[in-house]
This record gives sequence, C-alpha cells and structure tokens, in this order.
Amino acid sequence: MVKGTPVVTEMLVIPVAGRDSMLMTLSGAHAPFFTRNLVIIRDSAGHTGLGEIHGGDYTCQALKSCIPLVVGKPVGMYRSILDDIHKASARAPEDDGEGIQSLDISKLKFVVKAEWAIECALLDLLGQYLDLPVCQLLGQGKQRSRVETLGYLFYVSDKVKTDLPYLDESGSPDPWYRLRREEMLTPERIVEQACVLREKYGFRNFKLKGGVLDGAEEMEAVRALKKHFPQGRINIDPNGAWGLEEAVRLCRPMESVLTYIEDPCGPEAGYSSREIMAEFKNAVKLPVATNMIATDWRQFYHAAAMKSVDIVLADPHFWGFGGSVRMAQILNDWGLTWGSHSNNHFDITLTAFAHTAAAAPGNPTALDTHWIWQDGQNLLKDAPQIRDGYLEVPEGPGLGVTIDMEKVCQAHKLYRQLPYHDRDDAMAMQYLIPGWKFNSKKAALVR
Ligand SMILES: O=C([O-])C(=O)C[C@H](O)[C@@H](O)C(=O)[O-]
Ligand SMILES: [Mg+2]
Repeated sequence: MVKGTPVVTEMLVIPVAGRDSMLMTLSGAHAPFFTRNLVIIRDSAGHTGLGEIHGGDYTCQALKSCIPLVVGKPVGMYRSILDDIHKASARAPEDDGEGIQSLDISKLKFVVKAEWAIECALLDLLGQYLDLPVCQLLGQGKQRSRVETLGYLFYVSDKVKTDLPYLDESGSPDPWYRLRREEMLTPERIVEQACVLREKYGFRNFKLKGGVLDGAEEMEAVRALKKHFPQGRINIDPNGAWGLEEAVRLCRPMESVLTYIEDPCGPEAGYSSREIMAEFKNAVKLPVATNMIATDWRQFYHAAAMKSVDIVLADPHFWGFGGSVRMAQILNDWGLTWGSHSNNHFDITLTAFAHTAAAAPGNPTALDTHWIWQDGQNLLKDAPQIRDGYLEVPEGPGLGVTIDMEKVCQAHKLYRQLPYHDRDDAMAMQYLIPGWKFNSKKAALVR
C-alpha cells in the first residue's frame, strides 16, 4: 500500500481570455476582452485540481515561477507548499504598497496573490483524495449548500462609439444575453437591467457599480431600484470616488433606501481611507462595506481598530481560501459581516466562490460575482448554477466540477491573439472622452 497523500506530478499555468461588455467603473470602461490565469495540477492518483486567478503577464510569471515548489510535493502538504511560496516570493520593486485604496487598476495585480490559484487547485486535489467537497476542508466546514448572491449592476456605455470588437448578442434568444451588451446609462435602464436579471437568476439583492456619473444621478438610479424592488437589498459602490463631505451629503438621505454602502470615500487631505471611512461611519447610519481599505491582515488591523468597516468583502483571490474563511470566522465572532468582492472571471472562480462562501459561518452578505456578464463562456462541463438568487455549491469531492479542455484551448487561443494581456480601462474610455485619464476622485464620465 502506498503511504501518504498523492504527489503532484504536473502543474500547468494556462493564460486565457474571455469577452466582456463595455462596463463602466471609476477606472474607466472595460475592454472587449478580459484575461485570467488558470492553474491545472495533476497528481499521482490521477486526479486533476483546478484554480483560476486574475490575468496578466505579472501574475502568469509569478505562477510559473512557483512550479518547482509544487511539483513532486504531497498534496496533503499544501499548507507548507504555500508557505514555501510566500517565503520565496519577493515583492515587486514597483509595488508601493498603496494597494487599491484608490482603485488604480494597475495596482490590482499586487493585491491579488497568484499562489491562491495554487491553493485552490491543491484543495481540489485534497478534497478528491478525501472524498470531501472543498467547503468541508475550510474553517468549520460546510455551513450551507447554496449561497445567496447579488445582481451586480453596471452602467454600460455604447460600444458603437468605439471600433473595438465588443460582442453583439442581439440575436440571442436569451433576454439577458441580448440586454447585457447594450448601452444602459439611465435609472430606467438600470431598473430594466435588474428586472431582467431577477427574471433569469432570481436575485433579490442588487449592487450598482458607481463612480461613473455624478453621485446625485447615481442615487436616482438607487431610488428607482428601491421603488421597483421595495423588499430588495440595494447597495452602491463608487469605489471611494466621493469626498467625505459629498459622501455624507449623498448618503444621509438614503439611510432608509440603501441596505449598506460600499467604499463611499477614499483617502483625502492627508488622512488614509481607513480614517476617512471611520469619520463617514460616525456621520451616516449605514453599514459600510469594503474591498479597498482592508485587503490584507495589516490593513484589517487598522480598519478594525478604527471601526472603519462593518462588512469585509474578503475576496479569496486577495486573501487566500483559508484566509478568506478565517476572516469570515473572525467577523462572525465580532458581530461583523463577511462577503466577497469579484472581478471578471470564468466558472472555476465561480465554483471557488461557492465553496468559500459555503464555509463562511454566520450570516454573510450576498456574494458579488461578475459571472452574469460572462455566463455562457464556460470552461467547465458542469458550471454551478445561480437559481432563485442563490449560487448552488457542487456536492462532489474537491471543487466538484470537471474542466472542458476544448474550451480552455479556445480561451487560450483567444488570449494569444490579444495585443494586450493586462487590464487597461483607460483604453476604451478614451473613445468616449479623448485623452481621458484615471482620477480617483472623479467619476469616470464627469470630466
Ligand atoms: O466591488 C468592487 O469594488 C469591484 O468589483 C471593483 C472592480 O474593479 C470592478 O468594478 C471591476 O472589475 O470592474
Ligand atoms: Mg467594491
């Protein structure tokens, strides 16, 4: 009998690309393509483990440099494997440690930690060896079999104003697929977006991505949403675009409309965003969420000490899968709330979110996911479904899903055809406003 857990025999790093709409954020406009990096690890038991993380050459190289630290190691030693990777990975010289306090998208790659895709693939393998789903290996084990999820609403610009190859789905029989590629910039169109999403996925919670129009105009859309969905939990996230005084002015009248507010303000006048958000919380009676001011344990120490946030959106791609669930346990013990942030992703990340959220104790806030904008571009043969507003957690061992290598090859081919691999939201934006430049204090379309 062979002793110990199976041994890693191969680790592949495969960069892939997918299609996106012209989604608007404080950082500009999403380009027609987004990129991700996949990790596929095989072991001596013949199992395949999967991981997915943000795209770009920096993250791809970081993953490739980890291969010698992973291959040949027993799957059960995954914590030591990750520890070796942390100890070996030097901080990039251009990382100033500022994180994404101001949503400078070029800094996202330093907040994301490549090795969490490896953690995911190793957990997938360990789960298959133990015949247990990944959520049983995290924290206090499985807490739920489906995870409440929110409808992530975006303002969408008119792709026809560019000559970029955005997808057109006007011929699709699916009303959501048709709508998601169209221009949507008014409160009426945002409500229409929410209605079509509610019909397809059953969402009861909505989050509007702000930082695009003037704050007062965005609040009009929030009011319209609440009017249409009086029982709905509505949140807006301007990614810190508003000044403190402006955020208080905009949010005070919304105390009975918004369920919570996400990153209303950022650093200003020599004060860090953690200090400014603490002042905001003193002034406005709304729970405050963040994925910008507490993205690692050191930032969280200061955010918690200052009581700057109530809801930490601990994206496992920033915090690790074990780390995100550790955060969920701490928040639950302290009477605070866990949730997760997301960026554009494929269905491997969707599955990983499902397991992480399934292991979060207490009462997490509805999960963010960009998947609805990508739905249909599956890399799995059996992507988890969002039904009745809940993401279903696969029950099979490991992640409980099967990779479709043909689809992966197509997504890799698309990646190789791209002139760029890193996210650049200024590029498409410059078609709308010539010479447009990112400004962390100015909504994208206010120039
Ligand atoms: O909750 C958030 O802050 C995000 O989802 C930030 C991201 O940058 C999102 O807006 C995106 O990827 O466009
Ligand atoms: Mg956010």
